[in-house]
Amino acid sequence: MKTLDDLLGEGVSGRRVFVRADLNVPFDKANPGVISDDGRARAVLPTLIALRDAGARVIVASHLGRPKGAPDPKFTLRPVATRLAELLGSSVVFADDTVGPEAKQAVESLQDGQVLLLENLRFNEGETSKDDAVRGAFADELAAFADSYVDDAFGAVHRKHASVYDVPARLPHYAGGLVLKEVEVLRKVSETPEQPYVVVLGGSKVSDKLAVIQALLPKVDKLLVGGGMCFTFLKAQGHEVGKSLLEAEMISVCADLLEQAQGRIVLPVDVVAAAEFSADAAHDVVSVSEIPADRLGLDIGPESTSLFAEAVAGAKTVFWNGPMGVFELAPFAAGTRGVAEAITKIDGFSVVGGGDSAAAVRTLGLDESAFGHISTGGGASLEYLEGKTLPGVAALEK
Ligand SMILES: Nc1ncnc2c1ncn2[C@@H]1O[C@H](COP(=O)(O)OP(=O)(O)O)[C@@H](O)[C@H]1O
Ligand SMILES: O=C(OP(=O)(O)O)[C@H](O)COP(=O)(O)O
Repeated sequence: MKTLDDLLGEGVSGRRVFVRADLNVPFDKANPGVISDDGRARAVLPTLIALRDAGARVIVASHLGRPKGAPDPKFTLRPVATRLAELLGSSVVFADDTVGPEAKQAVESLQDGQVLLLENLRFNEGETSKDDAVRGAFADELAAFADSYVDDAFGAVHRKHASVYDVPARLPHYAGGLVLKEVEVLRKVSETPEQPYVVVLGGSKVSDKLAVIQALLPKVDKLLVGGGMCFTFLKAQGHEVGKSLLEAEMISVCADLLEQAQGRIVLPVDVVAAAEFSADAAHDVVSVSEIPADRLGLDIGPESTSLFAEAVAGAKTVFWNGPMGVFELAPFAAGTRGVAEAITKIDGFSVVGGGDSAAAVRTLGLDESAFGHISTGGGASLEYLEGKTLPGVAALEK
């Protein structure tokens, strides 16, 4: 696999370099447009700075959230361009479209050592399409912008998307430093995880992660499930979950997984049940067998937090992805804080993965250095640990 250093060695002054970054940063739930954690933007800075300082014309592209293949102002990358400029200490040109006239004009006008950020890749249906031809046509347009391609979007390497999989097939391609570092750490963890090996899962991307559980189960001693993930499992156990996050079509999959796991999947025994998704909502701790029909579970409860903390205490390897609750709202942050603190205390190696999980570590004021590795990718690192070939990595290896 060729790397950014190889590209820099070849000389990039005056050359147009397309950098796929993962700038899918979290925004403040109470203040739209305000970035709550810029960790992912910081993580790609070394690559952008190296290219800028070597005189490249740097074209940065990313997705943000999950818009539906058409422009949606809720998911514009414009605030990220502003933040990126502050972090770089130099201007960032922002194009209001991705491959349209604005972007073309901006690429044309780009000067040596200048950085351009394109609008959200997912405003185009070609980015995420399952149809190779549709993705390919979009990739042709993106590839036409540049002479070479650098992937430093570790958080998206598990996506077979145009900018991750198809553009590198059309241009000389190189792995950025972030991708290299992440893959190196995860390779060690996946090849020789010291036992006991405990995986903690939460967050809201339920169906993505149910598939991963199946693959990880044979490799782990315990799999703790909290966050929005847990309610489909609780329902499969026969509990009513009120208005909590639920993937009804996955209930039977969860029932099968619980049976296969033979006690190795650990679920919450209590949750914080709220009247609505809001920091001011009435909320109580209830047993999982007593979740009221008009409430939704927004955090694991204190008994579950102790149970999870005990389960990680003896582990030699812990991988954690997905907050235990809606940590962004103060009344629902205790479960995430408690479990995260327990992970920092293990006598072993811990990895935290995921945009929101890494953000939780920082926004809850936890000691980042107490974790073995904080990964910018949740789904990406889970799929790597599962042993899957990641499309973005495969594309770089070709
Ligand atoms: N019980 C819950 N109900 C709804 N959303 C939840 C719940 N628990 C956690 N979340 C949300 O999950 C989001 C993170 O999910 P996810 O994207 O899967 O994690 P990561 O980005 O770390 O991979 C957070 O914004 C958090 O508020
Ligand atoms: O946030 C991300 O993944 P993560 O929540 O698993 O860390 C990446 O930016 C990928 O986003 P996606 O899961 O919408 O493809």
